Amino acid sequence: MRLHRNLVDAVVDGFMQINNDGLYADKVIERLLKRDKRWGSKDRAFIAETLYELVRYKRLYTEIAQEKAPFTVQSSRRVFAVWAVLRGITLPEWYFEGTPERRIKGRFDELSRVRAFRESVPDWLDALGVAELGEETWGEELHALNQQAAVVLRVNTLKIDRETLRAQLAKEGYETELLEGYPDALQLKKRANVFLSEAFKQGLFELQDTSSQRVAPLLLGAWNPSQGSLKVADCCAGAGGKTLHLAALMGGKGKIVAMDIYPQKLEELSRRAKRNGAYNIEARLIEAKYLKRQRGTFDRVLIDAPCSGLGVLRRNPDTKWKLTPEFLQEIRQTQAQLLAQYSLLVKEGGNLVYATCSILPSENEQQVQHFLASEAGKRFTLVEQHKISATQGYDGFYMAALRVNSEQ
Ligand SMILES: C[S@@+](CC[C@H](N)C(=O)[O-])C[C@H]1O[C@@H](n2cnc3c(N)ncnc32)[C@H](O)[C@@H]1O
Repeated sequence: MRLHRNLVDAVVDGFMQINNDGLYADKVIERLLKRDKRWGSKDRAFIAETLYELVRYKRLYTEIAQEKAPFTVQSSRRVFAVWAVLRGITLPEWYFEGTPERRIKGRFDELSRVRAFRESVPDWLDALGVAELGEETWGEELHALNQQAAVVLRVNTLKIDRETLRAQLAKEGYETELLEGYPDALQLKKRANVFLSEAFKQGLFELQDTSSQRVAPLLLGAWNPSQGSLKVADCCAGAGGKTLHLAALMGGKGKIVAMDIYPQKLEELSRRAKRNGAYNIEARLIEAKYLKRQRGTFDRVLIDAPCSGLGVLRRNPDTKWKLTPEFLQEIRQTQAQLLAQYSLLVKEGGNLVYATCSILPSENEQQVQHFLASEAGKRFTLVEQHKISATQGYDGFYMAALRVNSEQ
């Protein structure tokens, strides 16, 4: 592979923005890719993938390079040089002066014996992972979470069926494959920016990982349209990934109240709903008065809770460096509060799903156990729960379905 100076400059620049200014990698990359219109898809892929690798393995690479934040152009180049040497890429002398290749490889062999360096995580997080999951599982999960994520689409069945979409995407140059057990999913055979496709602009699909695609079917359970329409609350709807899936599975019928505490997210949700042709969604900011009025009136309630995001490190590797023990503690408290508060919305005979994109038992099954033992949880029974490990190839996820006991 030959390195092009303007591409390496973009990576170095992005590395400094992410690490010195605390910006999110995806946002930095999105902006960087707009810098030069002449860049083709390979150039863009080089910038994006290299930057993600540098974020994923930040601890390992910076330790080998013996560099620390705040990074200068020179020190960022030295970190980049570590990445390149470990990939066997020849570095041009005029740009990287005197890179110590042998020392880099030697340090890599040494540091790779220690998991926190090899998989690049802060010590506190490594210790927490071991305490929660055990040495072996934590090591395997971390390794899996450092791989590149697959690009999975969810067919918007309100507008098109999977085979027709597959054919349309193929015509546009995007080859996809089916995934067993996921009736609405298509996986790209080769990474590509599918947001540029006509099919996306027409609202024929959304990007949604397979693990996340399991949540809406779990919430709807055995329900089918002949049983009448449903009233559903999506309490942590965000920009609506799961709301849109619910709308499609409900055939655009019934009603979904999509709530969040951030108006910007709900605005994005409404834009996406329009593109998807999903007209049974009411987006509303969380409001105590509304929650009180609607107590016990929903057939289904989804709590897709805010969490550590440790299950989606493939997509957001920055999380490793932004997460703190204090934030984790706070988010666990929030999760418990949301369960206590939003579970009140479920009516007699109704169902609740609690989900997170975390792999930590303290955010998942322990929260559910704690809830079931609480006053608000007394009327519920656990129906089923799924702990999806990242070693299965997709996002690490947790979801539990609870039902209101009918005898009460
Ligand atoms: C995991 S994300 C939701 C992702 C979304 N359901 C999807 O599928 O795209 C969690 C959401 O919870 C929201 N949130 C945080 N605190 C909340 C609260 N107290 N009540 C409701 N939503 C909250 C966040 O703004 C965030 O959008």
